[in-house]
Amino acid sequence: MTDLQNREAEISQIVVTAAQMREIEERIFAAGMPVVALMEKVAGLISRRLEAMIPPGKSRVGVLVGPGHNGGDALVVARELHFRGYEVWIYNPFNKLKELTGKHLQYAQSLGIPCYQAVEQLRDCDVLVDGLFGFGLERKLKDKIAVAINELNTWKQPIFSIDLPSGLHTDTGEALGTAIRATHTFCLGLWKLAFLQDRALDYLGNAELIDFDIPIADVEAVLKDVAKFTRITTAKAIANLPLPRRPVTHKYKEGHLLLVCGSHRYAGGAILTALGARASGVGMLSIAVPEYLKPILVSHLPEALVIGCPETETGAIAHLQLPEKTDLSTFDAIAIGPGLTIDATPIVQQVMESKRPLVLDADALNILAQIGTISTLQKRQAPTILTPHEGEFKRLFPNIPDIQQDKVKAVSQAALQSGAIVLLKGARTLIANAHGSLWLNPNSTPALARGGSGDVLTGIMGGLLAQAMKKQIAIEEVVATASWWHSQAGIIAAQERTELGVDAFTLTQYLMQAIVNCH
Ligand SMILES: NC(=O)C1=CN([C@@H]2O[C@H](COP(=O)(O)OP(=O)(O)OC[C@H]3O[C@@H](n4cnc5c(N)ncnc54)[C@H](O)[C@@H]3O)[C@@H](O)[C@H]2O)[C@@H](O)CC1
Ligand SMILES: Nc1ncnc2c1ncn2[C@@H]1O[C@H](COP(=O)(O)OP(=O)(O)O)[C@@H](O)[C@H]1O
Ligand SMILES: [K+]
Repeated sequence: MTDLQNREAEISQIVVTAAQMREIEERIFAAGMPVVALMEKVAGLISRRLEAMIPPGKSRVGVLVGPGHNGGDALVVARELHFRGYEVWIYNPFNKLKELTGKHLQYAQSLGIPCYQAVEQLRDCDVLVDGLFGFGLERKLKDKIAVAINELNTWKQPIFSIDLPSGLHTDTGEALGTAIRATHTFCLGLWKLAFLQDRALDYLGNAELIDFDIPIADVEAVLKDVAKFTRITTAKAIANLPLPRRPVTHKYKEGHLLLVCGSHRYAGGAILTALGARASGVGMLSIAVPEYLKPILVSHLPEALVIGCPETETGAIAHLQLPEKTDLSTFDAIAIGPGLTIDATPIVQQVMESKRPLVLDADALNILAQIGTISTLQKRQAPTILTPHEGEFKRLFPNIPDIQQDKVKAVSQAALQSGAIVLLKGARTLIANAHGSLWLNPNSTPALARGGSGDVLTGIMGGLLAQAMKKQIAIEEVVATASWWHSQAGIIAAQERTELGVDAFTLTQYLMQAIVNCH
C-alpha cells in the first residue's frame, strides 16, 4: 500500500466527538496553521466535490449561512461556485457573525451575490448547500431558524450539508429541536460519532468524508488516553477473516463450533443459525437441537454433526446429550440461543459454566436476564459475547435507563458492568468491550429488519469465533467482522433483489458473495 492508501485506511477507522475534534483542531492551529487558511482549504475541497456533482451553467445554488465557521465554510463555497459560473443566492438570517464569517459575507456581497434574510427567497434554487451549523451547535434550535429548517425540509431540491446536517448533535446524532434532512453530507476531517447512530440516519443522506490532511500524530495525541471508537471498515474486516488458510491443516485446526438452538416452536432459527455458521468456513460444525429437529437439520446441512437431544414436554432441549468422549471443552466456541424458548434454562446455565468462549443470543439472553445478568457473567472464566436487540438489552440491563437517549453510553455501560462484549443490534450496530472501547458498523440496510436475520449473525459470529481461537485474532475484531459481513451480505442482496427480497434464508446465500467481491 502507498502512504496515501495507508492514510486513507487509517483515517476511515477513526471516529471522534465534537470535543475531540475541537481539541485536534486547536493543536493544528497552535502548530501554526492559520484558521483562515484551513477554512479556505476545506471549503475549496467541498467546492470541487460540488462542482463534480452539480451540473454547471444552468444551476442556481442556494447557500444557507450560519453564524459560526460552518457558515464561513459555506461562504467560501458560495464564492468559489460564483466564480465557476453558478448562479449563487445566499440565505443568512443572523445579525451577529463570527469575525471570519462576517468578512466572507462582506466579500461575497461585494461580488454581487444576493443575500436574503427570508428562506422563501431560495425556493427556486436547484440545489441547496447547508452551512448553518456544524459541530459548534450546542443549544436547541428554536424560533425563526427552526421554522426555516422545517420549511426547507418540505422542499424537493437536493441539500448538501457541510460537516453535519445543521441541527444534529455531533455526538448523539439527536436532532436538537429540528435538523436539515440532507441528501448528501460532507463530513469534514474525521468521522463524527453522529454518523454512526441510528437516530441520525434520516438526516444524513449519503455521507462522505472530506479528508483535509489532519496530521495523524495530532489525532493520536488527543485520542491516546480516552475511550476509543473504531469505525468498522471493509479493509479491516477482510483482514480479520480466517483467510488465507494454511495449506497443511485439518478440520479440527479450523475451529469446532457448537450451536445450541431450536425447539418445536422455533425450528427455523436453528437452520438459519447453522447456515450462517456454515458460511463462516468453520472446520467442524456440531449442532445440538431437540431430537425431533434432527432430520430437518441434517437435510439442510448434511456436513454438520447434528446432536439430537432429549426434549422437555414443551419441545425444548431438556439436556445436552453430547456424543461419547465429548464435553463442552471439546469445542473452540459455543453459540447458544436462537429458538431455544425459555424452557431451556438449565441448558443455558450449563453452557455458562463452561470455559469456552460463548455467543449468547435471543432466548439465551432472555434466560440470562431471568437468572441474573451480572451475577451469572461474573462467574464466567472465558469471553462472553451478548448480541441483544433493544428489547433484549432492556431486559438484560434494566438499570441502564436511557438507551434511546444515548446508545453509545448505554452499550459501554453494559459492557463495563457485565465484563462481556456487548453487540447492540439496530440500524447501526454498536459493539462495546469492558475496557471502554467501541466498534461501530457504518453501513447496513433496512432490508435486514426481518425475522431471522439476527440468527444468521449468531451463526457467522460463532463460526468466526471458533476459527479465531486457533488464530489469535482479538475477539472484538471477530465480532466486528461478523457484523460487517452480515451487513454487507444484506447490502448486496438488497441491490440485486430490492429491500423486500432479503429474507433471512436468502441472506445466507449472499454471504460468500460479500467476501468474494472484496478479494
Ligand atoms: N475551526 C476551523 O477552522 C475549522 C472549522 N470548520 C468548520 O467550522 C465548524 C465549527 O465552527 P464553529 O465552532 O464556529 O461552530 P458552528 O459554525 O458549528 O456553529 C456555532 C455558531 O452557532 C451559534 N449557535 C450554536 N447553537 C446555536 C443555536 N441553537 N441557535 C443559534 N445559534 C447557535 C454559536 O453561537 C456559534 O456562533 C465546523 O463544523 C466546520 O464546518 C472547518 O472549516 C474545518 C476547520
Ligand atoms: N433498519 C435496519 N437497518 C440495518 N440493519 C437492521 C435494521 N433493522 C434490523 N437490522 C439488523 O437485523 C438483525 C435483526 O436481528 P434480531 O432483531 O435479533 O432478529 P431475529 O431475532 O428475528 O433474528 C440485526 O443484526 C440488526 O442489526
Ligand atoms: K451544516
